[in-house]
Amino acid sequence: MIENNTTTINSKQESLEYLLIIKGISKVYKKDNKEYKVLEDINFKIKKGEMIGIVGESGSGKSTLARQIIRLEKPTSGQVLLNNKDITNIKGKELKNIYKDMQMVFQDPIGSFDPRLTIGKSIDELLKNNKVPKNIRKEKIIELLKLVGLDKQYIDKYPRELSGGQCQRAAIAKAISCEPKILICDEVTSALDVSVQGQVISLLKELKEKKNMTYIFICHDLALVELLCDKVIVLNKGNIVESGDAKEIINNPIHPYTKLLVNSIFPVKNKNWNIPDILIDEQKENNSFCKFYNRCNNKSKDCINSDIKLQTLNKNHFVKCNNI
Ligand SMILES: Nc1ncnc2c1ncn2[C@@H]1O[C@H](COP(=O)(O)OP(=O)(O)OP(=O)(O)O)[C@@H](O)[C@H]1O
Repeated sequence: MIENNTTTINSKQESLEYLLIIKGISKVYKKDNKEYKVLEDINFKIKKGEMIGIVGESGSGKSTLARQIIRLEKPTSGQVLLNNKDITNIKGKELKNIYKDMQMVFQDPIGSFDPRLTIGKSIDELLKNNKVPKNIRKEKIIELLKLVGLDKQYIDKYPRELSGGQCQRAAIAKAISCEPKILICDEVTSALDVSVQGQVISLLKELKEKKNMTYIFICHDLALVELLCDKVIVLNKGNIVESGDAKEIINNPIHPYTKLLVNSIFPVKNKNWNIPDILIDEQKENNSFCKFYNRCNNKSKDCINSDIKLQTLNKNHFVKCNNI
């Protein structure tokens, strides 16, 4: 569930309902004595079995957010709660343990594998680390490969011997081998050709249905997000500008930035498509509270001078804009 700008938990029962709670996450990178604020006060919660899409143009902070959630990096401020446990500052063995519950699949599937190991050996290592007994590991690897549509002969192949689509399937098999509760997919289909994209998407859908898997699905393709996701978060310059029910937001975007993203969906059949403004990540100075101010067609003085709160349109739709 995504809700208004807070992640207030009203009772113990309510906190147990959520698998993942992201509370006020911010991330600042420092370089050459300069600070780059990449994420600002990100809040959302996910229930078991939900699929949440994170959309936004290139550079909006999607992958950075994923890295904070899975603790590849430590947020500058805020908290990540997994199964009601604060994992923001954990280290070592305790951190390693969270990867039983949470795994990530990256855009470049080859990067998920050690090039010196076969696909089977790579998955075997992960199973071994997670204390799966030796006598059942091979059988489990065959079963996993079958689940992602790969024959058992792929056990002995090296990542470089696989096509992009086959390698992405193998990466998914590896990520789900220890039956994580949450799978973070970062642009998992963007490097694949359209027909293979379809196969990977069907696989993710099937896993959701069969295993009630919970997903964070980072994607540029809003049509795909509408098809797959229950909820969506729209990120602009590290800020959530709109969030809620995926179908409602994609069919009825309210924030000018979400409108721009939705209007950029290329229609295969509609020949009268108007080419939208180019989605450049403009570097102009922006002193207003709204990070979209420089590009907005609907701005007012308020956008510069007053803080902008996420407003509730209904229980499934939130927008951070003063002029709606
Ligand atoms: N380690 C880092 N140090 C400094 N800046 C970084 C670092 N990692 C990311 N950034 C900056 O953070 C911003 C967000 O990057 P991020 O990769 O999260 O965007 P994204 O929305 O995932 O983009 P894309 O869709 O192109 O993958 C970018 O401006 C990027 O240059």
